[in-house]
Amino acid sequence: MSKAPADCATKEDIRAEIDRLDGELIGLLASRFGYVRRMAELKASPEEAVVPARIDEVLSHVAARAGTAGLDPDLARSLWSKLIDWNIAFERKAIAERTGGN
Ligand SMILES: C=C(O[C@@H]1C=C(C(=O)O)C=C[C@H]1O)C(=O)O
Repeated sequence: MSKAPADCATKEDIRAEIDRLDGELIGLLASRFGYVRRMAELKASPEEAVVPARIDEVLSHVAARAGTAGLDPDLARSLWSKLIDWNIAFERKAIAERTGGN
């Protein structure tokens, strides 16, 4: 059973909870990536991988939600920027391989 931070009495307790949450985060990120993979199948050319307005929207959403949740909005922006950069590179390559473009 999971323990709230205040109920953790030892470093081992805390690390067990961090490991548990990391596992959940990986599962969520893998689910998110499933939609990115599908997006790459629907886009017609590698140039479509970058959608600046959508990137701004996602970053604004996660920063706002982070602030509400008590997490530093800059941390959320930084993490999601890295994630989106990786997804764009993935999409570009996947679309290029499928269409023969570059
Ligand atoms: C998933 C998309 O492709 C890219 C990846 C994004 C993401 O990981 O959220 C956002 C914008 C796009 O540059 C999309 O166009 O929505």
